[in-house]
Order: sequence, then structure tokens, then C-alpha cells
Amino acid sequence: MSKHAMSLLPRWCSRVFSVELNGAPFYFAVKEKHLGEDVPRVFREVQNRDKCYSVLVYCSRDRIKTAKFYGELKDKLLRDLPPECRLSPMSSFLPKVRDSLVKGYFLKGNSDTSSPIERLLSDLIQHDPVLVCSYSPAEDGQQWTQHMWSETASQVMDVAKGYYVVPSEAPEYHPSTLNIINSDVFYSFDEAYDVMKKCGDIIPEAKAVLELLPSRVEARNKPDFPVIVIEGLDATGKTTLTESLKDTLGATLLPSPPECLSPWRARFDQEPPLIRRAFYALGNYISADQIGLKGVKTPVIVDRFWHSTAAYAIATAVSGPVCNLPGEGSEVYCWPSDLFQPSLVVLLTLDPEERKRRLRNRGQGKTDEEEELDHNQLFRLRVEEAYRRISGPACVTVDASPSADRVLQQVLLLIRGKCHL
Ligand SMILES: Nc1ncnc2c1ncn2[C@@H]1O[C@H](COP(=O)(O)OP(=O)(O)O)[C@@H](O)[C@H]1O
Ligand SMILES: Nc1ccn([C@H]2C[C@H](O)[C@@H](COP(=O)(O)OP(=O)(O)O)O2)c(=O)n1
Repeated sequence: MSKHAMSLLPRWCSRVFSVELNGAPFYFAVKEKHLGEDVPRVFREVQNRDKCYSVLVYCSRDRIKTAKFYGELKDKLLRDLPPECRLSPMSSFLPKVRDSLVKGYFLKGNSDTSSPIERLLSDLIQHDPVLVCSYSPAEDGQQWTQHMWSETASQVMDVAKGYYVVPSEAPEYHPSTLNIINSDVFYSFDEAYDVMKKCGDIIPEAKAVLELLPSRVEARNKPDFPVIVIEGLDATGKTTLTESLKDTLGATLLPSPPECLSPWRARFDQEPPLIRRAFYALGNYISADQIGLKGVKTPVIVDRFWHSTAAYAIATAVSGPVCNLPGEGSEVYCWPSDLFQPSLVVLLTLDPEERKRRLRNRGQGKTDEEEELDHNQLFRLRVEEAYRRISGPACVTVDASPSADRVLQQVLLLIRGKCHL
């Protein structure tokens, strides 16, 4: 058995396991003795005494490799498993222990599929950083047990005698929140830079991104003029408003991510969250540098900035309803201490139906994430709520449903009130 698997074993009984079925998490734990607890729901729904399996990816020291492997594992399982086998996202974590989350997949097979599934999993534990367990009914036929597989014999291990699986309560916060800091959201230039630097060996484009980064993190000049950020979901009217503000105020308009990153954006959008979010985080530091340059001559309007980076990352990391987000006031919503703070952040909000109508009228292709926003109501609600919870500076919400000119006037009022323009 590998060192990594060994290190998990002593805390095995403190861990909670979560399987996500149709977007809803089901929790269970393991115990050495059985005290007559129920069978966890995930197993209650399994028919004909079929077998289930879990494949957890343990974190090697190389975070980049682990993140890439997790994404590749899903592709491999979907490609090589029998089509009848059901694959669900799964995780294991120690409640309230930061960075304790281990992610993986839960497989449900029937008697016809268990041989090909077991062949595939045996091969996986020989070559990849995974921990494989199988779940089957205990001898008494009433309970279910979990068996960890050994990596040499590809069989049920002696030391890890069967543990009983028992229901576990939902944790106070969604388990993904345990690993958000510095995996999904970066709170300093150095943390995001570190990820991009380590990507250099496997993603050639990372080197090009590193070359574009400012040599000094702090904005080189403190802008004399106000810097106003406009935020909001796609099609809430950011482009329309920022163009009008530029003309009305004689301001400089900066898009975010900055134009110099455009050639690499599609490439990084394909990468797992750790790498993708580091790319966007670094984009904000390039924007901050440009703000410093322009803000000594004119007011600066920025189309998206840190709020977008953090809100989309948090809303993607966490699934389910808004109550699964880290609570209001959580450190997850804090502004990076080394990132320039704008004078004002305006969040445009829009009724979902009107937003869809505007999207249709615009008739452009959408990113996968924007497609997701359309289809997944809960994701949209999580992004909007995360926007509202970010502080330092917090955003000021403006209803974007009136005419473009009314929205402009409303925002000009806010700017004049706050920035003395
Ligand atoms: N206040 C408004 N009322 C009606 N339509 C608007 C308004 N603001 C923008 N639009 C239209 O809605 C669509 C999306 O606006 P856009 O500025 O491109 O949004 P974003 O930059 O946030 O994606 C465009 O077709 C635009 O002309
Ligand atoms: N400063 C920024 C800007 C955008 N992002 C991310 C957040 C989302 O994943 C996408 C949204 O950008 P997109 O170009 O689709 O949005 P618009 O069409 O400009 O409204 O980019 C970011 O993380 N940080």
C-alpha cells in the first residue's frame, strides 16, 4: 500500500464521504463496529445487491499534476467503463479541516459490469495516485461494508478489514469550501504566480503568460483619477454601460482579462480550476498595472475585475443551492491585500428572463460557463450572491432593467457621489 493511502487510514473513521447524485450530496461515514445504524441512502437505492466502487485521487505534492489527473480520470472512466456503469462525483473530507478534501468518483455497477469495472480499477491502482474501495452488502445481508483495495494484489486488503458504512449528517458548509483558498481563489500575486510557474513544463503557453506579468505587484502609480469597475453576469449591459461611461467621462476603458491575454484565454479555459483560476487572477494584476498607468491621466473604467474572478470561481467550486456557499463574512470573500482597490464597483443585476432576451437579441456564441448560467439557475444565483458577499471594496448593486440611458444616469450619480467627479 502506498504512503498516501497509509496516511489516510488512521483518520479513515473521522472522514465523511459525499456522493453527488443529480446535483444533491449524500453523506456517509465508515465505522469499525456497527450499532444498528441505517444503511446510507446512496446504498439503499442500489438494486440486486450490486457492487459500488469509489476512486479517490489523493493529493501528491505536485498540485498541478493532481489537478490535471483528476480531469483526465473522468475522461478515462467515461471512455473505458461499460456504458451501464453510473459515474458520480465523490469526495472525502475531515469536517472543518481546511485542505482535507480529496476528490474522486463513485461508480455503481451491476453484476454484468463488475468484471470490466474491477479490471479497470485494478489497473488504475497499479499506475495512478488513486485509492480504490469497493462496497458490498455485509454477510448479514443487512448492512454495507467498504473494503480498501491493495495496490499490489489488486484485492481486498487484510489490514483494512471491512468497515461498515453508516449515514452521516451534512456538514455545516459544503465540503468544497474547505479547499477554495489558493486552489480556486488566490489571495496574492505570489500564490497565483507559483501555480503558473509550475505549469511552465506541461503547458508551453504558461511561459508566455509569465512574460506578460508586471515586474512589480503594487500598481506602479497611485491613480489620481477615480477607477470604476463594472461587474455583472453576461448580457447585463456591461459593454453598453462601460462604452457610454468612457465617452461621458472622457475615461480610459480597460477590458478584463486584459487584451494581451486574449490569445491564451481559450487555452486556459480548458484547464482544471487550479490552473484556469490562476490565469484569471494574474490577469487582474496586469489590469492593475495598466490602471496605474492610465489613472494618472484620466478616469478609468474597468469591465470586470476581481469580483468576477472570485465569484465565478467560488460558485463553480460549490454546487447546489446558495446556502452551500461559504457564509457571509468568510475569509473566502476577502480582497487580496496586494491588489489595487478601485474607487467604486458597480454590480449590474437583471431579471433572468430579460437577461435571456438580451442574450438572444445579441445572438453571439457563448462560453461553456455562460451556457451553464443559462441552464443552471442555481449556478446563476450562486454567482450573484458571491458577488454581493465579496468585500474590500464591496459592490454597489444597480438594477440594469431600465433603458441604457437611465442605467447610465443612475451610475453617473453613484460615481459623482462617491468619486467627486
Ligand atoms: N439597459 C438596456 N436595455 C436594453 N437593452 C440593453 C441595455 N443594455 C444593454 N442592452 C443590450 O443587451 C445586450 C447585452 O448587453 P452588453 O452590453 O453586451 O452586455 P455584457 O457586456 O454585460 O455582456 C446587447 O444587445 C445590448 O445592446
Ligand atoms: N477579471 C476577470 C474577468 C473574467 N473572469 C472570468 C469569469 C468568467 O469565467 C468569465 C466571464 O467572462 P466573459 O467574457 O464570458 O463575460 P462577458 O461576456 O464579458 O460578460 O471570465 C475572471 O475570472 N476574472
